[in-house]
Amino acid sequence: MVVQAQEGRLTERGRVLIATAVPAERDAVARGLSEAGAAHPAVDVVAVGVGPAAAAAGTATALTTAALSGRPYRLVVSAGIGGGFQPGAPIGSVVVADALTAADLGAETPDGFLPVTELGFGTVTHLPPPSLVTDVAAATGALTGTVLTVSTVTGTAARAAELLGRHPGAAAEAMEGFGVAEAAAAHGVPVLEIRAVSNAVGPRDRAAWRIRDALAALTEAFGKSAPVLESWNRT
Ligand SMILES: O=C(O)c1cccc(C(=O)CC[C@H]2O[C@@H](n3cnc4c(=O)[nH]cnc43)[C@H](O)[C@@H]2O)c1
Repeated sequence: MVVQAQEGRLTERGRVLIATAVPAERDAVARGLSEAGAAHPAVDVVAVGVGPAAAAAGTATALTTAALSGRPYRLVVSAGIGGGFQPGAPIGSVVVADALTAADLGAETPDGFLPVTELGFGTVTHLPPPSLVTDVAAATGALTGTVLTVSTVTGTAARAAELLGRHPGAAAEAMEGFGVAEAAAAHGVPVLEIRAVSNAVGPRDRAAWRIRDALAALTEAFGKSAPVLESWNRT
């Protein structure tokens, strides 16, 4: 569901769509862009809901609406807080995805998990433009790595270890990136994912989530990313 859209100014380069899960994340991103002042790109920040299905539906709706109105987006960014794999991505750090991977899309077998690609279907990974990843990470001081999309938040050390075993390049997990990327891919638009780490991936301890710190880190990251998002163009 699109909760609210906040629209910035338009430029000749086209517009950027930023999809968060919840309004608090949307507002944190919008604050960062607004603090960047005139440097911020033509941007809509929308809260599309929690999980990959809501993210795909909300993002696809926004992309279709924009295309039909003759003002298409040139870039889609999945953004919000996320869990960080330790010790690489500590709480408060920011991760820019160099790959957006669906970690639980597939089949469980007695011999382990099989991704849908090994069943002969679809895709499990979308790759953002490498130059954009590099430039946003440099501007923000963020880490880069795979961001996993999960439908179930990891809650045990064993599950965290299993995910890292299957995805050694994983830096963070969240619940929307792959859904946003599927919608972007259907529209032929490049995708990026930026996550501020609110908690460690591992044994569930909701009281230890540092949501306020992560939202502040998200705001700062988008303030620093604004000029890059504005100037980056697909070559
Ligand atoms: O309660 C609040 O004030 C609040 C403010 C902002 C965001 C939230 C959320 O609960 C957002 C849920 C969102 O966070 C992502 N997330 C965060 N940590 C993890 C994780 O360890 N594993 C998977 N996802 C995580 C996820 O994308 C959710 O959509 C609350």
